[in-house]
Amino acid sequence: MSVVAAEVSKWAVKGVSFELPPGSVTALVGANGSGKTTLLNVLAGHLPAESGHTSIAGRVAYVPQHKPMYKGFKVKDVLEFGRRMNTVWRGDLADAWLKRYKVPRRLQIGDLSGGQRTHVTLALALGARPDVLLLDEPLSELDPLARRKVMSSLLTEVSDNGMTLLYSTHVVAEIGGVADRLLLMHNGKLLVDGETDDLLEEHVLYTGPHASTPPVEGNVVLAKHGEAQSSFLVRSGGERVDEPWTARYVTLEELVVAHLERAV
Ligand SMILES: Nc1ncnc2c1ncn2[C@@H]1O[C@H](COP(=O)(O)OP(=O)(O)OP(=O)(O)O)[C@@H](O)[C@H]1O
Repeated sequence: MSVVAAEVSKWAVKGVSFELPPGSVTALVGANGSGKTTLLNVLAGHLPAESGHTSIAGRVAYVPQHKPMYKGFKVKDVLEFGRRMNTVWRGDLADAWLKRYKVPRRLQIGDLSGGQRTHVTLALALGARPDVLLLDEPLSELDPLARRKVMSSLLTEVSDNGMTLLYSTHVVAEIGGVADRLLLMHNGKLLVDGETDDLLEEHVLYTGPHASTPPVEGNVVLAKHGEAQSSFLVRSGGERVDEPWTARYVTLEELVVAHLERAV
């Protein structure tokens, strides 16, 4: 069963097709210009697809990358706007989020820091009690420590309220322990779509003497050769290897970088 199903072609995005199960947390990753924002805009209904279809079960909230809000509005006006624009509105959830992050309700949006504006948009999105939450680089204006804390609070909200989360990010190192699914885009196409745990189990890095092929069967994601040594990142690997070959699992960051290196 899926809560989001999409097959999207729009501008640089060419036939990207995927499904998200309910309650999943998916990181959407890819280089600048790979099509993440376009895809999210189509899913959110902000852009019409050129071809394909999208289907989302339930209410959707979308926080775009540039967090558009009227600079002259006070924070409390934005919340009032949220109350009036949403048929389901949980002002208490929005208020609690702003209180937790000490965002003053009387200040105008134009007088807030980038991080505080992030919190206003997240409070607005959470107050709308969506079934599916789409976030485009939501934490890019927060410092690394704040990002960690905010992502942890977001995950609590998402799981407490049974939401499905799809968020784009450039910080691959911070996906581990957060996202249970990964969508990796390159040049408007999906390079990788899968559960992070499965992906981590399927990819094994073999290092050994200089060789033209790896010591195991499988799909070679990336091969690197030095003068005396070769290494192969193999998908569906995992078999034991004899010395002098060694095998190890890779991090999500290594996995993403390897797929991107192969694609360019
Ligand atoms: N109006 C448009 N018409 C045609 N192509 C467009 C239009 N707007 C954006 N694009 C192209 O779509 C491509 C994907 O851009 P998009 O913003 O979706 O990428 P992104 O992965 O979100 O990038 P970033 O990580 O930099 O935010 C880019 O090459 C961009 O030039």
